[in-house]
Amino acid sequence: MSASTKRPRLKMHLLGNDSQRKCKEMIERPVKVLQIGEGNFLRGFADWMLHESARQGKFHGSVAVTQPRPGGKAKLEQIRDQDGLYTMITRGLSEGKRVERTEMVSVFSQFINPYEEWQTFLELAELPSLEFVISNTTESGLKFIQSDYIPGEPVQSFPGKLTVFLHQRYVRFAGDPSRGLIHLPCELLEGNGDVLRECVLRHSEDFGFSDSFRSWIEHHNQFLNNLVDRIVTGAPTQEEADALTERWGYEDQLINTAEPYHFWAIQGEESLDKRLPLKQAGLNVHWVKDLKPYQLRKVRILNGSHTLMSSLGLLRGKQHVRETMEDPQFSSWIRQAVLEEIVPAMDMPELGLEPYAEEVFERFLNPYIDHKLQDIALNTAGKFKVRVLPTLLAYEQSQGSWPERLIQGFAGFLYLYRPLQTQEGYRAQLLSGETIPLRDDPDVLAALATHWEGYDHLTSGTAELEKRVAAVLSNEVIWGENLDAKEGLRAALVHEISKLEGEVK
Ligand SMILES: NC(=O)c1ccc[n+]([C@@H]2O[C@H](COP(=O)([O-])OP(=O)(O)OC[C@H]3O[C@@H](n4cnc5c(N)ncnc54)[C@H](O)[C@@H]3O)[C@@H](O)[C@H]2O)c1
Ligand SMILES: O=P(O)(O)OC[C@@H](O)[C@@H](O)[C@H](O)[C@H](O)CO
Repeated sequence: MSASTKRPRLKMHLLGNDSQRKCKEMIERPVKVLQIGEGNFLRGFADWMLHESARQGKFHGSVAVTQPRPGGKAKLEQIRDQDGLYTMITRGLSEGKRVERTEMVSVFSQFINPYEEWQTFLELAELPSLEFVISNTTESGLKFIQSDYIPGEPVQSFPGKLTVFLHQRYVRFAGDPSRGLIHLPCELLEGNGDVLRECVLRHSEDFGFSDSFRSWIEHHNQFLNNLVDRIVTGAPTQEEADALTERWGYEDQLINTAEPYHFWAIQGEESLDKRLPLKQAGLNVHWVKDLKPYQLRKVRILNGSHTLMSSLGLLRGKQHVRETMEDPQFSSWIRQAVLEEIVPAMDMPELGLEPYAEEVFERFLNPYIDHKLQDIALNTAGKFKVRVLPTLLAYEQSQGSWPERLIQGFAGFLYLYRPLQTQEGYRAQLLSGETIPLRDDPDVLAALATHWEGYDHLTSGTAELEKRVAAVLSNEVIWGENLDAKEGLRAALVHEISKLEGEVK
């Protein structure tokens, strides 16, 4: 029997007197934030930040949390069941030292399932205290899905629900400009604020709402583009959770874990920090005029090096990021790829690219996180195009030669993505001969399978390899352009792929 079956679930009354008083005091504050999303990321990022600010006496509000799709019901019920409380464990390396901090987060004052409590959800819109809407519904949740609005019935999609919610507020306050809300959609999409505003405007038209409502949305609501960065790893292992249950004397079903690093860049006026006091609470939050450089920095350095290391790491039998970074050869390869190729191709010295890169290396070495290369490799074809290819091309443009390590990473990706068609779907063959599943766009995998069909590195020869690489590079559906037209690219890749073929065991 696991320890958790013998202990009660976390409830406010199970806490010591002092903790109870503090948690109650925070939860009784007026609702300032509507949160759409009950997932690990928001609870380990925005809610943890609000809690920290409230703890310091800076943020005087609470959060009403709702789930963005019917499927999120179970998590919302768990939050309700625990009086809105959960434990946050922050751990990892910070400036070379191990850091571990455990705290009880108490910011949720209301828990509403809009699919079963639609009216209660809409009543929130009438609260004068409400100022912000924060969401994270993954890239799949922040998009326009054509739908009808039948008064009294919930709309399914997140932007659709928000449109009706805003209309309710608009009507209740007779279009008062000061009652507009500030929206912070945290989904990892470029221009996330703009995307949400566009979705709301389209729904408003479909639902038949007035032009003056549209104008209130456009002029008195702010939809802020923003970039989030923190590795939030969710629940600990069952073994660790059981040990914590024993230690605390209650079971917390919502324990969340995250690295110490956190960064939130929000394109908006710094004066907003008076209303959402995160920067002034000492959190790594930046109110910026232009988000693009921060986005570029993160995508090219952090996500780019993840993508680069995943193909070569997997090919050579590595499984996790830390394991790859602890291998001296791999580690110096990644460092050189980032510091000598990715950073010089960006030409943005004012953004502190080297210190950011050093922080990223430290994050990759987090002793508490086993970040799977296979998870990072999900959809590599699309990620390579956005996260690595632009650097490769920019480097060649500015330096007049192809960057050695990025070419090796590209060769690794092309080698890994020679899909073998099996009964369980497409698989990749590693240098050891072992195979692993390839999880990517089925059309891209089918096209690549065709390009490599019948190729055998032992018998086909270099001329045939060159032909196959040319076919892949000239596939404009994958790359959006004909990469085979880039002088010297094909030859550089063929050279590196041949070297990998020489390593086959
Ligand atoms: N966990 C991290 O380290 C991290 C870091 C930065 C960004 N992110 C981004 O945050 C997102 C969520 O990560 P998480 O760790 O919170 O996962 P999670 O599974 O804990 O939460 C996912 C949330 O998205 C909602 N959702 C999923 N599909 C949806 C859909 N089609 N429509 C509406 N809502 C939908 C779920 O109901 C839930 O609220 C990911 O897409 C990831 O890109 C995560
Ligand atoms: O989440 P993905 O699949 O888009 O990318 C994999 C990782 O690069 C990513 O999860 C980072 O760890 C995260 O973006 C850090 O904030």
